[in-house]
Amino acid sequence: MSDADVLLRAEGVGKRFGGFVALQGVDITLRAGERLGLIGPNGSGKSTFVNCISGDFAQHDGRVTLGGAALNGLKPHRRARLGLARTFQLPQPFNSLSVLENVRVPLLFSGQSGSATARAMHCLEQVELAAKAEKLPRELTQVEQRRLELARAIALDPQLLIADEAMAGLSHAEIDQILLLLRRLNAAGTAVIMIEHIMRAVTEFAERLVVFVAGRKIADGEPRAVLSMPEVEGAYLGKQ
Ligand SMILES: Nc1ncnc2c1ncn2[C@@H]1O[C@H](COP(=O)(O)OP(=O)(O)OP(=O)(O)O)[C@@H](O)[C@H]1O
Repeated sequence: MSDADVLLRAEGVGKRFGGFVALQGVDITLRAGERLGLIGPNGSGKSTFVNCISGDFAQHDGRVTLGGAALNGLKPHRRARLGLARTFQLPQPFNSLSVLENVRVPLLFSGQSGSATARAMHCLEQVELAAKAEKLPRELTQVEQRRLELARAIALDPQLLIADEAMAGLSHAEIDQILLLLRRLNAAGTAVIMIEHIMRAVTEFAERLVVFVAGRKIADGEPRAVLSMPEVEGAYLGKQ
């Protein structure tokens, strides 16, 4: 991959909690518009990696760039302005604000106050929540709350969206709704890293798979090839 095609470059990313090594020596390069699936057993370091990339963990080993700009040391909102967005495993809306206000907040913080309402409505339309704009988050169903989390993440029109278990706990049909939204975002040019335990969703969506086991990247490549690697079958799928 030439430098001009690279959107995200993570080199030697690692994180310790006290003496415990949660993540070590992870190199991942993503090109603009790519769809990457990140899988691995519980506790293998997927969310830790996301938190290092998003700036939610301020201190970590290694180097991260987005579109050539160094991210190390930048707070999450600065990374968001550079084009990086993430969703959380548990949606984190402002509970006392309406659905619309929830999407306006990131826009106001980024200085886009003039057009914030129109842009927020556009995001709600993208996730098919415009009709619920005046509701409170608690009045939404679980899948609608996931869609609101996505709308908040895409408010700043990111180049990269990291979706951390955006489909956990959803029904088959609801998973399809989220997959459709992610595909539409991707078709409009947003690269997506999907962290997911639901293998059907990952294999349908991702054009490339990365596998973490015990804080290390053990595979990176075309999904079918990766899933048939003995070390992936053994470590991740529990086959010996
Ligand atoms: N803030 C923290 N303090 C201490 N240990 C942590 C912290 N965050 C994560 N860990 C540990 O780091 C390891 C990796 O956790 P992480 O949440 O990144 O895994 P994961 O692959 O995202 O798991 P899951 O699929 O269950 O979400 C785990 O052993 C976890 O207990």
